[in-house]
Amino acid sequence: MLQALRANSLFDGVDLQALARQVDTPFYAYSASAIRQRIGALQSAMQGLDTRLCFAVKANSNLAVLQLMAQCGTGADIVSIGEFRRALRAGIPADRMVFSGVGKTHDEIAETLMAGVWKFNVESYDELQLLQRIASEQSITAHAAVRINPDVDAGTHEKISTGKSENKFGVSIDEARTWFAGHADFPNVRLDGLHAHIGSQILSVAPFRLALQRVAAFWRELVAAGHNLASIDVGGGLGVCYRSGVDQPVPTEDYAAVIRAAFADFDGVLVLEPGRWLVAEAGVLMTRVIRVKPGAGRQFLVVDAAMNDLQRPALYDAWHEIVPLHDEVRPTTCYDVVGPVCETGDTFAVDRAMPACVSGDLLMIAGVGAYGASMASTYNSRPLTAEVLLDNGRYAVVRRRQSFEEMVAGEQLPHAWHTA
Ligand SMILES: Cc1ncc(COP(=O)(O)O)c(C=O)c1O
Ligand SMILES: N[C@@H](CCCC[NH3+])C(=O)O
Repeated sequence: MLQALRANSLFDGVDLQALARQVDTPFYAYSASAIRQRIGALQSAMQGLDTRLCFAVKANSNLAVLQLMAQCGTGADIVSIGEFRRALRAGIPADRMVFSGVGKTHDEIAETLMAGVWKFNVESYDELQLLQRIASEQSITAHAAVRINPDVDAGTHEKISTGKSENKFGVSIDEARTWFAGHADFPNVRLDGLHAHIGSQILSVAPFRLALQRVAAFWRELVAAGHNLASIDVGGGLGVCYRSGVDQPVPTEDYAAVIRAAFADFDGVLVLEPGRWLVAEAGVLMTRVIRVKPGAGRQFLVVDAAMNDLQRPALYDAWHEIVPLHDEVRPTTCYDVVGPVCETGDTFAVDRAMPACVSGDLLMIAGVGAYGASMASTYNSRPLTAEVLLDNGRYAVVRRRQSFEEMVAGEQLPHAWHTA
């Protein structure tokens, strides 16, 4: 897709240069066709297995993207009441949602349980007890999967690794075993699933294999002990290619083969929670050069997007391709591409070779459909950016840029003082 973009600026049939004359930069643009294509590819890799895709809403929580997921029959993996309400509003039924996360609160569990969320991926004994109490108060049965921490190194950035024993996520197989043995203490919770998610942007099949082998061995042990599992959730984590020639994603067929090898004879539902893989490469961030600023032994390309719009480079030193969309040929120059935010970490790229740029030029930052807009903030009082959905030659603004009044809504001067 990047090749086509370089050649003619077309992304899902929409001319990005023309679009940037209609919509002020910075803005995100997502290709609906690319997202549909990814969903289809994953579904076909999993063919023959009873699979349910639950899109990890945290990757991209724009309502229009979630509606697209709903239209493609995808459920949702949620981690907060906000994500639950978004997914529901976008048309994803509660009974197609799994609720993960170590910090589910009483109110979050009560609302989602009442609404009929399909499965709670329970991450601690305290949470299991709370779920039992709330389900009993509501006189219903909650369905729960134990999130296993398989103690596997996913080989990814340490800040997005979740499956090592020292990480906060899930519980050990030893602890899970005691939960199943004591299931009678939880009459309102049907403990009928296992869940594991070992991290994100995983580029090798080996950690998936190891983690799923551990989960599968535990599942067989549970079956032998007389427990019946309705679902096994293998999490998300499939990595994507951010840097061509460097990142080599796991082919979906290889990923599916690992799942198949572990669970071919499982007679329940296999849940997948892909986030990044479905949307990352379907999104670009459009930004314009504000000015070129000479520095000590370097040239800064100051653009109108910043770390508040796209945090990944600042948080994880993430590499994103940056493509100037000029029509003419220009000499290659090296730039530090930076935003206007007052932090040195507000840097999208260091010493990056690209065609020479001048003020006003349009740049595209690629691979930002996942964990881009969903992680944005208003730091430096910069409004949340616009988001645009593209679909086969047409576009729709699916989030307008936040106005100043919207940014400060909710803040108030202290007209009345109270004592607590
Ligand atoms: C529980 C859970 N499921 C799924 C995902 C989605 O991960 P990814 O975007 O890497 O597919 C995450 C985020 O890492 C997660 O925490
Ligand atoms: N925010 C991370 C991914 C975190 C995954 C959530 N468990 C990223 O941008 O790569």
